[in-house]
Amino acid sequence: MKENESRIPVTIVTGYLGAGKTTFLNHLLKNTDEKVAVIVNEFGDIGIDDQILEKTEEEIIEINSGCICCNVRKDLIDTLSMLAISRKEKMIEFDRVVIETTGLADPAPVVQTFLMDKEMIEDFVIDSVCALIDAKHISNHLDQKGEALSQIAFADMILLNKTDLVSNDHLTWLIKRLEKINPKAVTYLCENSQIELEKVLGIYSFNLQEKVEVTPDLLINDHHSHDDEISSLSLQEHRALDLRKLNLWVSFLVQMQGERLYRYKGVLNIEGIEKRFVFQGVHMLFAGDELGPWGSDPRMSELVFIGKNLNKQKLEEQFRRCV
Ligand SMILES: Nc1nc2c(ncn2[C@@H]2O[C@H](COP(=O)(O)OP(=O)(O)OP(=O)(O)O)[C@@H](O)[C@H]2O)c(=O)[nH]1
Repeated sequence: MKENESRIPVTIVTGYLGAGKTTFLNHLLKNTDEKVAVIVNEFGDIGIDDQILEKTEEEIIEINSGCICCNVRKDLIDTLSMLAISRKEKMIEFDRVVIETTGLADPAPVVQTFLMDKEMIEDFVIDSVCALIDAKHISNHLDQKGEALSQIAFADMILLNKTDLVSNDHLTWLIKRLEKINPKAVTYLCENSQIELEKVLGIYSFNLQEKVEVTPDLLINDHHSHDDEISSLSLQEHRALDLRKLNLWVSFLVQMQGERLYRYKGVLNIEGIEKRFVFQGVHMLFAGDELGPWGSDPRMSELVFIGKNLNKQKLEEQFRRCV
């Protein structure tokens, strides 16, 4: 913690869809001694990350149905105000706020939230903007320009993740490419988002001057828009799903559309499986695993797809056939 700093430190975790942000958050929550208030923002209408995050003592607040970098930014400010007031009133206790942005968020407007609003400036201080990067898929995402590029350009720390999925030569090439985009950021290599927390928390690497160099209108203009071709589809189903059919469907789907399926994830109610089943993928790589028991929650499948030019009607029809 910074000396003589009474404001609440904020860590902004950014990175493209599927890069490893939630995995990082789980690692952080499990290993830190600090009490953390977590704000998770998801692009789809249904929050899946909240279910995947291993529950600890922490406050976890979800902001869904849009990106905190644009249409739900007011929700972010309201949430932060509520946290600051509750802390002052000693209703909740926490040492830090960690914000996990959606994979489609431009971090600049999120950072702006802490620089433009008087209340936010008084109560919060940005510790760092940390970008998780998927070593396997980032080159494709960068070739398409857009948010993946801003996330790297705007980070003060890069966690180059999923190093297990690429060769050393590719890593060396990638590090050079990242350095060209953002020569000032510190880069750490990691697998499953595992990193010593002292490298990430309490380092106060956020430097406003550097960010203004990257985004000259940072303190003036708050307009931001997304690539309209990218959208999300959220599906819910109470009836149990057939795992064999589901596997066949998804295998077919990724073969045919993997390139434009940026992210799909869900918590599923599978016939014959007692526990909740987490299913998730990034482009053509997907996996499923059993999660904890349903407890008192109703057994229900919730699945979110995020991709380019999704044929939503067809996806929904195919999903229902897995019942
Ligand atoms: N092989 C491999 N898989 C990883 C690694 N890190 C994370 N994953 C997997 O990648 C998938 C996406 O990880 P998440 O942590 O959910 O990624 P995210 O950035 O939160 O994704 P969004 O919420 O869609 O933005 C999950 O299936 C993880 O288990 C890694 O280092 N290697």
